[in-house]
Amino acid sequence: MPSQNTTGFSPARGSPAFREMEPKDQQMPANALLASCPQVALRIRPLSEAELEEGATIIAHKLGDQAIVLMDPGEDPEDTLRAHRSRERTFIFDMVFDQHSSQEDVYSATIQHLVEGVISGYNATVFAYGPSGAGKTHTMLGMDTEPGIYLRTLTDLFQAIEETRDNMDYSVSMSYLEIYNEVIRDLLNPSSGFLDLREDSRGNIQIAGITEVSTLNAQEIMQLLTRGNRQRTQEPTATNKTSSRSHAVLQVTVRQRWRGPDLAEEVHLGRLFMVDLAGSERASQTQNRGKRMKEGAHINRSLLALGNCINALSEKGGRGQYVNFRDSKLTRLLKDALGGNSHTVMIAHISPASSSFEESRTTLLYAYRAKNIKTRVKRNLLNVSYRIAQYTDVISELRREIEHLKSKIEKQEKNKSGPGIPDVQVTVPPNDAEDESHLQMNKIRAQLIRAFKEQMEMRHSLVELENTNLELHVDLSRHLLTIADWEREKSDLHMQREQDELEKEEELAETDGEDAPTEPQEVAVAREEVNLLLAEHRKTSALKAGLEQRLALAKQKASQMETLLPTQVTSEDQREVLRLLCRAHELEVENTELRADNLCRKTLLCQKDLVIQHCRQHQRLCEQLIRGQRQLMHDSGIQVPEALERQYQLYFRELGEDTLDRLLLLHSGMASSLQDASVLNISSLPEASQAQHKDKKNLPWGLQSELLPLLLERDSDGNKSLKATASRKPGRQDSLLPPPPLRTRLTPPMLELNPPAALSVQARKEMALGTKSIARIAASRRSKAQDRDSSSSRSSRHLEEAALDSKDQKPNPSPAEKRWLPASPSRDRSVERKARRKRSPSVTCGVQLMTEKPPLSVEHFTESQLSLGHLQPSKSSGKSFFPAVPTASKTKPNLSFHTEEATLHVPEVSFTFPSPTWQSSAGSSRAPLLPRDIRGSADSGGQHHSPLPPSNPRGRQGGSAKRPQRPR
Ligand SMILES: Nc1ncnc2c1ncn2[C@@H]1O[C@H](COP(=O)(O)OP(=O)(O)OP(=O)(O)O)[C@@H](O)[C@H]1O
Repeated sequence: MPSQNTTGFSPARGSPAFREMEPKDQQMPANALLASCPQVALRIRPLSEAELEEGATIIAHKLGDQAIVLMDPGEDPEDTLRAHRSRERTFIFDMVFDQHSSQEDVYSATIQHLVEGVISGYNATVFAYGPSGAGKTHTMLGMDTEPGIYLRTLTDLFQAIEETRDNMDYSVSMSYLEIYNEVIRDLLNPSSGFLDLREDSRGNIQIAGITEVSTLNAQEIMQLLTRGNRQRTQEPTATNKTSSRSHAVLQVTVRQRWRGPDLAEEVHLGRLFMVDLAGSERASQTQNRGKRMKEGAHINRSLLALGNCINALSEKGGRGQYVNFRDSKLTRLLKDALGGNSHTVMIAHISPASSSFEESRTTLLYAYRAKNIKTRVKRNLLNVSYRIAQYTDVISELRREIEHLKSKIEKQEKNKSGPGIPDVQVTVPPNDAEDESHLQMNKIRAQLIRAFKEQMEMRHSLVELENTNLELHVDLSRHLLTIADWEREKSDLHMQREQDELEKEEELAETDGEDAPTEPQEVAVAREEVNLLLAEHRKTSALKAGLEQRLALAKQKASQMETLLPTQVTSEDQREVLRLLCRAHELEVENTELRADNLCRKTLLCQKDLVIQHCRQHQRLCEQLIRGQRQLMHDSGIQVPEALERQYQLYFRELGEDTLDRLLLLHSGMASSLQDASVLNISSLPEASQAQHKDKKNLPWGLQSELLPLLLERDSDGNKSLKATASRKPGRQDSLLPPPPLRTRLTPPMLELNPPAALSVQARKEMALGTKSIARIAASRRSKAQDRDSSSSRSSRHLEEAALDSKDQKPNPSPAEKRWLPASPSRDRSVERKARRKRSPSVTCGVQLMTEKPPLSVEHFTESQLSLGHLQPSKSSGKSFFPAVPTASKTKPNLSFHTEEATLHVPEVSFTFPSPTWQSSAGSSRAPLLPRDIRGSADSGGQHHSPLPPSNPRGRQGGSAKRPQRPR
């Protein structure tokens, strides 16, 4: 045990002072990694007056220091039938506090021990979680008479600093912000507007432009906090008179500089996050409307994202599982606290009232889950023995110079003392000229270093801005997809109504007056966010343009210096030094480029999935249009030209053969393997991203930026609408009836297109069995052939196999997968649209293709109050649908970040997609054709596979059959 020092303060574990006292064999490396689990505490507040008035009883009881029993208020002890279905449950946490626990009890048991860690360079995070009105703000901020965790922590922090001041230099700064409706506001300087959250090239999250106050006085900080808290968005709701409608984050940064007796110096940077989360809420309980409801949706959405991260991280310790921190600002900000380098304490809060049973249960499950997270905590050591390192460099440089001079002198001596020539005393030339050149050299070197440093800073900032822009694009794409989805749904509804009118003409008057479908809340939110994101994008682009100009100037200056240098430097040694300096700079630039590439690749992969989704959306629209037009032609008795009919056949044959689906499957498989590859630093990037990035004016979803105003134009209902996707009001005949048999000049049976029938479960199973054995045979043949083939052709075949395997091994579509099949009915669309918003773009493909459960929506979350069962990701989600998709062989790694132009060039990649070798369609009476082998088994089931959408957009059973025949 370390002995107590004279100040009485036991130095923080791991601090230099502590290590000095520690026996040598027990000393830890300065920045050793420590595995850590978050501590999860639970606090039960007293019953409130309102709860007492409504006659609520206490159902949450503390058992000992760590257990809590939550009783089911709906349980009837005399109902023996329901006895085994009781929802009563006991939970164990690290600490449990009830109504008798004081603020001091909570603080000393949960946070106090973190203070010394923060001082010595560790990160720590405390967050208060729980439903609205459960007591989070009370715990964090407290009252004047009973201060909460904020003040207690800061007081202890400053006291500890005061006690070790003799050996250390400290600087403490703090910032206080809120995340309200997914925008960040500086609570210490609210007039600064919305702030940007950025990730620097080292992956650190930063908030651009946040006010950082430096102080060493807890009272001063408390005053600032109280002032900041007045700026925090608080509104009365049905559950809490002073409900916080935002997440508040107090960040305290402690920089500790340790001055040793020699020249050694260590700088530690500890960060403490204290987060008062907004309360989760059920829309039904809060009875919120309008603005409050929108706030609630935002709060729930970010808490859902937090819950998803907790789930992903707690699955097998988060190893190997993709954790999507990007779904909300809150999770991005807490990235380190949750899954990285931080000691974390979560204090869950519940009300003991019987009326809050559901909320309490969900909160307990949520908190319980968080216990499984594993973090790896590391001390942030900024600078170890910086001065010593500096001097060591100088000394070794001098040594080298001495050696060099010695050998020179020896050489000269040898030359001069040749045979027959008497020894000559070597005289050292006068030093004046050397000194002057040395001074000159130092000056040049300093100038060059300054210029390089300046350039590097600008390059780093450019990378950050570029990354921010890409992230904005991804967000924008997601919101635009949500809007486009809704527009499509709206257009389907219009179409459906018109059909209904046809069917029941006598009821026309009734349906005529029907209102336009009301726009869902998330679409309105998406529209708002699109505007915000566009404004942000403009700001960032302007900043970037300015920075690029400055970088160009700096480069110009540096190149002028480069031309001047050879004339000023005379000695070979000096040249060598300068050459090394330039080389070091080059390497640094390369390093930045690689980091930028990596960041860019990750973001583009996310974006690419959205582009694919957009393509799918557009494809469906095209299908609907083609069907409608064919119906119209048929109804009007228009003869279809042969060439057009052939094209039509080809179009549906391609759909039948799933060519597009297969490409998209392959594409998403490539994306996920690329994502893995990025960890291994394999250079490759799909071509879609290249296409997007080539033209910077292009919006990420593949539309020209000029289209945006069009997209957001207001329609006749006064709503902003996506004209590009669904502006055309469908005509009467432009319905989604099955394509009628057309009168053409070709033989009628060949062209008759029947409505596509869905495969039965049995047929799908048979297909899967059949294709599995085909896949096995093919696999054994392939492995033989691969042995013979050269390595290059081997890799190209792999790619084709991946596509075939993925197709062949495709199981019966799960509910999530079904949405990817072109036949997805429109009734699924709203769920799809909502779900997409909650998923990370990059996970979307994986989740949709690989999981069995459809993802959650905000509404779902609101209703079920974060029920654990819903939040838990499917076990299969981590498994790749493409077991062996090769990437490197077929891709042209051409990742280049041309810093000369200070622009990010997206890599060029070329894929060779496998050409499907299905049987020709000739002679078939069905439009969508199956592969020969598959067709056999499908036919045996009496069903026909078709990827075409069902004839009825609402997916009504037998809708098309019921429809009256139109006059022809
Ligand atoms: N442990 C406690 N002891 C006494 N009063 C408490 C306690 N916890 C909460 N309260 C009281 O309950 C009310 C609601 O608490 P608080 O505002 O802290 O809830 P919250 O979880 O922050 O709610 P929201 O998420 O809506 O902001 C307050 O009046 C607070 O003083």
